[in-house]
Amino acid sequence: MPNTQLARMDAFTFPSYSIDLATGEALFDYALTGPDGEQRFTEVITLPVPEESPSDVAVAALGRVLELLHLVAGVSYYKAAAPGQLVLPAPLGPAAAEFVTAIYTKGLAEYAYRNQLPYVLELIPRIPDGRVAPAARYDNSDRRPLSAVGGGKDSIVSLEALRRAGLDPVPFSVNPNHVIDAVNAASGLTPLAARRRIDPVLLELNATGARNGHIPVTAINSLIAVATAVLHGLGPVVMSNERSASDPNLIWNGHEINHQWSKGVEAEGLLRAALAEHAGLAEPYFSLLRPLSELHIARLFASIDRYDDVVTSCNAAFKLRDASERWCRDCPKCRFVYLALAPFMPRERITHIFGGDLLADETQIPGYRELLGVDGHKPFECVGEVEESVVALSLLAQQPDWRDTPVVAALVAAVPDAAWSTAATSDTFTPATAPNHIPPTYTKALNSLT
Ligand SMILES: CC(=O)N[C@H]1[C@@H](OP(=O)(O)OP(=O)(O)OC[C@H]2O[C@@H](n3ccc(=O)[nH]c3=O)[C@H](O)[C@@H]2O)O[C@H](CO)[C@@H](O)[C@@H]1O[C@H](C)C(=O)N[C@@H](C)C(=O)N[C@@H](CCC(=O)O)C(=O)O
Ligand SMILES: Nc1ncnc2c1ncn2[C@@H]1O[C@H](COP(=O)(O)OP(=O)(O)OP(=O)(O)O)[C@@H](O)[C@H]1O
Repeated sequence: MPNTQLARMDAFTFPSYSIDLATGEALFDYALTGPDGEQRFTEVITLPVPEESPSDVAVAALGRVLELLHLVAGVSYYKAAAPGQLVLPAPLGPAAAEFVTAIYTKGLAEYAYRNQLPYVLELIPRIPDGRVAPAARYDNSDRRPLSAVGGGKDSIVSLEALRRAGLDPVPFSVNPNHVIDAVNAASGLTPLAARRRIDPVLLELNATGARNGHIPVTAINSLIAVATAVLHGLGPVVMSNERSASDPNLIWNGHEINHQWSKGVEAEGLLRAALAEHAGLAEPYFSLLRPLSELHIARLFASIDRYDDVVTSCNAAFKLRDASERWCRDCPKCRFVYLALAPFMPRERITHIFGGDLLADETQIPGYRELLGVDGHKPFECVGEVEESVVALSLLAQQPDWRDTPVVAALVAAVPDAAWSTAATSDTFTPATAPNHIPPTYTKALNSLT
């Protein structure tokens, strides 16, 4: 379909979804509609099939989780045109409606900012009138947790914390690639995996210039994880989203623009409330690392060495096409993770993990200046707060192994005096007391590591 027609699309709808419990394959249909006709899409998500048939209550709860997933996974296709009308297929309760609205507004905020589409930030879905039949309560909170594994340091820290606390986690990933497979192998635990296939038509439209941009992918992965946990009779989904994920990159038209919005605490609370209301789930989902800064998590990761040959946090390794083998060593996330880990490990060890020494490479200086708040705003990537970067730099400046490297020396000279005094009084290594959703049984897992 030519882009001129896509640009005239005025509504996005959700024609149907289905699941085949024998194969685990779920089909989610979407349509962009307008005066020139419609563009249909189908996303295919395949859940791992359990050995034992799920109970009737579990199947009913699964159906409700998939209804939410159908709505949330639509963002990938909505964004190809961003029509003004978002027409939901069925009535929703208030919590589910608030969650879905936030996914399409706050979750697409970076997309709206970069494409200069301010109306997306204020989208109000059209929801059919009617009452939603209340969901039966489903409480599996005392079962083994499903621990989402993304291949990076954060989920490794959670997996090890859960294991050490005797909570017997099941690693889980969506579309695990060779990095995630290797992390799971290093853990020695038996993982579960789901498959997700974006409709190839979307990629064709992208190639001819359709609107594109960041989407709240963690919300999609989270709901696939919750669906898998319900289908397999497992307990809560444990995420590894840190406290700085809740901080916006910038303010635009009075709205917070946060690249990591669906990793933040607001999204976590909205998802939990939607799952409780719409699917009856008692304790479905939380982030174990919510009180911790990225730097604190990096320090914890440094105390675990069984994953050094495989851990990979760089997003370029997770692209659907032309992925890098491991760390690309030239993106904000590689730069930030290197800076965050370096104070807590010998130079040889970190150079081995990354396949190179970023702090010896002067071409990295401009990228580090952004992370330190010297130039521009915090990059649209999964990186920590400016204050965390300054604290990491101040630690490196005190270490003989690091202080004379070209990048550390240049950055120490570039950071303004005021930043050093902020770093000196920083609470980076003090777990936040702000509210989180960690159940008491799991608090002890976190405490065992910290
Ligand atoms: C790996 C990556 O960062 N991808 C982003 C990139 O996509 P790119 O075109 O370079 O490659 P692919 O990932 O192979 O995607 C091809 C196109 O497919 C569409 N698409 C993909 C996944 C999806 O869930 N929905 C989609 O619509 C999209 O049109 C792609 O062009 O740039 C894209 C455009 O800005 C981003 O949408 C791609 O981001 C992926 C969805 C992704 O998985 N990104 C995570 C690594 C990521 O950004 N994680 C965040 C979590 C933030 C959150 O709130 O969830 C983070 O680490 O901070
Ligand atoms: N493919 C995936 N399948 C399931 N969960 C995922 C996947 N990718 C990321 N996640 C989860 O989403 C959350 C955010 O991902 P993120 O990439 O920030 O974390 P990470 O890979 O654990 O660590 P790092 O920040 O070092 O990359 C984490 O809880 C992670 O476990």
